[in-house]
Amino acid sequence: MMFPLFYRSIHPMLTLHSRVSRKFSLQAAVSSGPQEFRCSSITSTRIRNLNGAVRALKLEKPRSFYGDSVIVADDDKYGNKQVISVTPQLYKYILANVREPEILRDLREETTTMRGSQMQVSPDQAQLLAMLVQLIGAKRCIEVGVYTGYSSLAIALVLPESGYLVACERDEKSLEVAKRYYKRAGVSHKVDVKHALAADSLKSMILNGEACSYDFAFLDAEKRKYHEYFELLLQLVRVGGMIVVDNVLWHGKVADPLVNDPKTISIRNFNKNIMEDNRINISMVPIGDGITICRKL
Ligand SMILES: C[S@@+](CC[C@H](N)C(=O)[O-])C[C@H]1O[C@@H](n2cnc3c(N)ncnc32)[C@H](O)[C@@H]1O
Repeated sequence: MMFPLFYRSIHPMLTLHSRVSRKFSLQAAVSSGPQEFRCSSITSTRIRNLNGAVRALKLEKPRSFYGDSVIVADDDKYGNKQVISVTPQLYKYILANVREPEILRDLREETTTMRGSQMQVSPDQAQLLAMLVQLIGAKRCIEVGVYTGYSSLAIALVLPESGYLVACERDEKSLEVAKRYYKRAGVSHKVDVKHALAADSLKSMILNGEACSYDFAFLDAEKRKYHEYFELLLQLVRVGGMIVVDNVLWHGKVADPLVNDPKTISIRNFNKNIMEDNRINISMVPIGDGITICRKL
C-alpha cells in the first residue's frame, strides 16, 4: 500500500493502521529504529510514544476535496452564488444514495461488459426519469434510443399495468438484451419495441393518428438528429406532456468555444433553439451528462 506523500515525509518508517478521516484523526504506529512508537490518535501535529513522551511532528492536513465541490459564479450579475460541482468523491456519495432496483443494477452490470456501455444513463438519472414519469402520472411514453434498455426499463417499472412505452432502437443486438430484461422484470406487455430507424417509427406513429396522445418522451439517440426527433416528439406529446432530452451538456463541450466538432455544434444549436422555443417550458438539469426537461405548452 502506498501512503500519501505527506505521511511518508513524517518519517521514512511511518505506517498507518487505519484510514485517515477528514477530521484528521488517525491510528498510527511509528517504528523508529530500535524504538517502537505507537500513538493512539493523532489529532494535531504531535505524536505520543508508549512512554508518554510527546514527539512533535510537522503533519500536514489530509487534503480535503470539499473545496472542489463548489463553484462560485464568476459573473458579477450572479454575485457570489455557489453551485455544486460534482467531484468523483461527491458523485460516489450521490450514487450511494440512489435507490436502484436490483434488476436495473443487474442490467447495468451486464451492460458494463458491452461495447458502448458508457451510453446508458446513470442510476441517478434513471431514478429522476422514473420520478418524472410518476409525477405527471404518465401512461403513454416513448423512448428514442434504447440501447440495452436501462432507461426504458426504469420507466416501464413505474408505469401502471395499463401503461405503454414505445421503445425505438435500430440495433438488434442491444435490443436482445433489453427484451430479456423486460421479460425478467415482467414488463414486456408494457413495452412496444420498434426495431427501426427512430424517425421512421415516429413518423408512422403520427400517420397512424397518434399525435398528441403521449404523456412523456425520453430522447437519447443520434445527437445530430436531435432537432428532427424533437419536432416529431413534440407532435406526439400532448399539451402538458414532457420531453426529456439527454446529453445536453455533452461532457461540458457545449460551453467550450474551442470545441466545434459536428456533434457539439449540433447540441449547442439544439440547446439554443429550445431556449427560444415558446411552444415549451424548459429546465436544464446538470445530472449525468445533462438533461433538459421540456413541458409542452
Ligand atoms: C445513448 S444510447 C441510449 C442509451 C439508453 N437510453 C440507456 O440509458 O441505456 C443511444 C442509442 O440510440 C440508438 N440509435 C442511434 N441512432 C438511432 C436511430 N436513428 N434510430 C434508432 N436508434 C438509434 C443507438 O443504437 C444507441 O443504442
